Amino acid sequence: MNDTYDVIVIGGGPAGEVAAQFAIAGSDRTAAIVEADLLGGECSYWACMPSKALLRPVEVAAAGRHLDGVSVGDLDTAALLARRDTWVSGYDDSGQRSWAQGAGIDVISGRGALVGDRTVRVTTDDGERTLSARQAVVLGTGSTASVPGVFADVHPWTSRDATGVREVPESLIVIGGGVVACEAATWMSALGTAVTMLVRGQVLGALDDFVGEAVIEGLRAAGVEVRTGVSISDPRRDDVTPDAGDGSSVGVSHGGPVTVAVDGEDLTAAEILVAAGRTPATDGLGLDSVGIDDPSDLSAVDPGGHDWLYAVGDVSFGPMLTHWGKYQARVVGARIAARAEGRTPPPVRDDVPVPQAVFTDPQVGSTGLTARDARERGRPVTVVSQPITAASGIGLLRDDATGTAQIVVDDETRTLVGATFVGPEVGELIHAATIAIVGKVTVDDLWHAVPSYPTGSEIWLRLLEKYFGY
Ligand SMILES: Cc1cc2nc3c(=O)[nH]c(=O)nc-3n(C[C@H](O)[C@H](O)[C@H](O)COP(=O)(O)OP(=O)(O)OC[C@H]3O[C@@H](n4cnc5c(N)ncnc54)[C@H](O)[C@@H]3O)c2cc1C
Ligand SMILES: NC(=O)c1ccc[n+]([C@@H]2O[C@H](COP(=O)([O-])OP(=O)(O)OC[C@H]3O[C@@H](n4cnc5c(N)ncnc54)[C@H](O)[C@@H]3O)[C@@H](O)[C@H]2O)c1
Repeated sequence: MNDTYDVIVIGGGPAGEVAAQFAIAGSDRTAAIVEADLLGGECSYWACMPSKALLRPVEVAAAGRHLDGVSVGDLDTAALLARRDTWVSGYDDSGQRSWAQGAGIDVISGRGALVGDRTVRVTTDDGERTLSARQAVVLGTGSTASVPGVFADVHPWTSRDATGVREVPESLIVIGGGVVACEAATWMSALGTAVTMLVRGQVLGALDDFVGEAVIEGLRAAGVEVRTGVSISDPRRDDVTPDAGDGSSVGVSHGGPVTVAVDGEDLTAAEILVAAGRTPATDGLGLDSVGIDDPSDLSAVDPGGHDWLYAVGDVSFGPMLTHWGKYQARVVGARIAARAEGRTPPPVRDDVPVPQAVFTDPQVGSTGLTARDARERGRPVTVVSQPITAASGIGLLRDDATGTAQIVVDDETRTLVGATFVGPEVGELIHAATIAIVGKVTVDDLWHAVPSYPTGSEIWLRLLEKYFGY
């Protein structure tokens, strides 16, 4: 059994997998991924894949219900859950393990922890192994759902239960107004659950202000009760089913009805989902063994000043998005390869915009700075908005299409620094903005990027016309 590798990755989610792949690609270097659960991580089995597999039919049915000439029947719950099961490969990671084998990466099942410089201890069902890394150790352990202490005793659903739903509750209280809360409310409501969202602040408050309002309107139109700015306290549940610890309680009822006090008045539902953010998974990682006392140091390019240690994905205290973790992993892979080959590592860019698509109805796409962020940074900017249906291609997508498109243009450089779109299928539109930001394309040049008629991309023309005062 091999105990020395060039590169050892702890955590085989999307970020860890890509880091291993890019660190050894085209070389004779060796790599191992240490994975405690399923190779492919949260994203493949309990987050992105199952949620989007559930949301797409919901979105298509909603569009169909709002297109004259189409008649859409009820959603088939069993078929929808079966589609989800297909997209998570029946919670079987053999496909991912074959991919790793094909890429020349060993997968070691077990829990990994640093025990010293370039040294990883793996706890497996058969005991412990100690591995040594010649070049690098990459941490890619992801994150876990944060359950504020006040909710712990009611054994609430977390995102794993919502994406892995097997018993559809009659009613559901959702705590939180972030992306998980909004997306889960969308599919649970479509499955027939009476959903009440309890949001202590704003819905999707990290995005531009008009986003939350539009998403609330869409959720309410779908039958979700959304209550913002509420105070939530005193969660109670008489009959709590303890977690079996073997995954069998995922997506099924966690006990009897749950009651919470909302602004002092009791609200009861069959189940409660806590979607209150996520915490980087640093517990038990042995960071202290390499002199890192503060886990948030994992956000550094060389954590703890070590030129052999890297962190990618959710554990690196940055944006918790799969595509961002995979981007970090490509950057880290290139640094490891350069150092291993005696080359100067390529510089790490700190001006790369973070895009995000939220798969609610309406969808949200955002990239770069919000208008608020830009102003808070003291950037002189011009903010231009248009109704999303100003592009006839978007109006054609469904009869009830609504939404807003907004760009943020830096007045000094005349380049785009941010864009936010709300409306049907806008998730596909946002990459054009990301390209313009990364390429530092001026609005004067963008004017010559002619969008096809009648596509949603014409929204760019409408925004630029307004910017130039036509
Ligand atoms: C419901 C939901 C929906 C989401 N939808 C989207 C989306 O549509 N698009 C998007 O971009 N992002 C989405 N996200 C965010 C996305 O899931 C995460 O950003 C992504 O999974 C992070 O990837 P990662 O590789 O860093 O970690 P993870 O995917 O969390 O994988 C980490 C892996 O490390 C393993 N591990 C942990 N500790 C150890 C250890 N000590 N030893 C060995 N193995 C260990 C875990 O078992 C896991 O397999 C969603 C999140 C949620 C909760
Ligand atoms: N489509 C996507 O890209 C997608 C989908 C799902 C999740 N994600 C990512 O997963 C991560 C986690 O999502 P999330 O929605 O859990 O987190 P979030 O940080 O986006 O939202 C957390 C919400 O919980 C609320 N909250 C926090 N503590 C609370 C408390 N004690 N009581 C009541 N409310 C509380 C916050 O006010 C906020 O509304 C995010 O980074 C998100 O980007 C992405």
